[in-house]
Amino acid sequence: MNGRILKAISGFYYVQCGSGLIECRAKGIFRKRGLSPTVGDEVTISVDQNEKGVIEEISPRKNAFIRPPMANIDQFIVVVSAVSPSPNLFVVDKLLSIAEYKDVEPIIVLTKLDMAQLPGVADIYRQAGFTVIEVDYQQKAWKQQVLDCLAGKVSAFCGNSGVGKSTLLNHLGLGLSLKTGETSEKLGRGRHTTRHVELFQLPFGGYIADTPGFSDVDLHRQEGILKDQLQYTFREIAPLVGQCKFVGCSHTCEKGCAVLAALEQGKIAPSRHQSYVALYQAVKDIKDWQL
Ligand SMILES: Nc1nc2c(ncn2[C@@H]2O[C@H](COP(=O)(O)OP(=O)(O)OP(=O)(O)O)[C@@H](O)[C@H]2O)c(=O)[nH]1
Ligand SMILES: [Zn+2]
Repeated sequence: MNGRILKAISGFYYVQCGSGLIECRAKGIFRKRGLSPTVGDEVTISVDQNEKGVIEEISPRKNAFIRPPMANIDQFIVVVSAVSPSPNLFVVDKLLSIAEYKDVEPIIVLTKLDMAQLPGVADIYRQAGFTVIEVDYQQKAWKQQVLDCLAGKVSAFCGNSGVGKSTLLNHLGLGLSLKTGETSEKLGRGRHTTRHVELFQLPFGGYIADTPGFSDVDLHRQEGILKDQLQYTFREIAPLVGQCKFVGCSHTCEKGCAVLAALEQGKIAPSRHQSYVALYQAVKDIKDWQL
């Protein structure tokens, strides 16, 4: 039988097959290969007469993350609030860069627009080629847009504590709730301790990951993105690669740089380029052998 792992707890994997959830162990061979089943994995299982399931095979993954441990994520719902906390576009751009690298489609959702304006932010990201949804809880239009994005996909919510992730999910009326990011902070364990991730199936197809993760971890280091790869993880920079005067142009200060020219012409937003430069400085000293 084939199914998807929805949660993993102390060596047991809960695999959804059709409408049933089957408790499974993993075959020993996975450990030998250094591969462990992860929430989000599509797996083949066998079930014995005592209804005990065994994971026999893990299908090739589209992507995988270590913290939080998850595989096959289709989308990040990147929630950005107008105030409290005020938006940090560098954090957003880091998430978008990782998303691009891992073949995850980011959807940007702007919240708390009733409390303050976010001038220009929606335009910055639409111009760069992203879907931006502006939430207004007094109106209805946003809701169908979000539901359409979620349908049939595996989505994970991202964004710092307090941006409004739980509120957004509550307003969707799906009967789902997110774990909050505050608990571990209150306990003083830091926000990035390993925690248990769970996928919830949506009534119209697709899944939502219940994880407060994917916020502000140093994912570039974790994922080992190198300086030459970084340019491809910025959607509006990638098509210009190869058009600069010098081979190996870093797009930070060189003469004849096609990216800097696009920046000057207003085709690339200054904040996006600043994020690229800051990330470039952060990853430029990482070498293959350090990973
Ligand atoms: N006025 C207004 N308040 C909002 C909006 N969205 C969220 N809030 C409020 O902002 C606060 C934080 O929202 P949450 O939904 O708990 O934020 P969260 O991102 O889930 O936070 P963590 O669980 O800590 O990760 C709550 O008091 C919400 O009522 C909005 O669009 N407008
Ligand atoms: Zn360049």
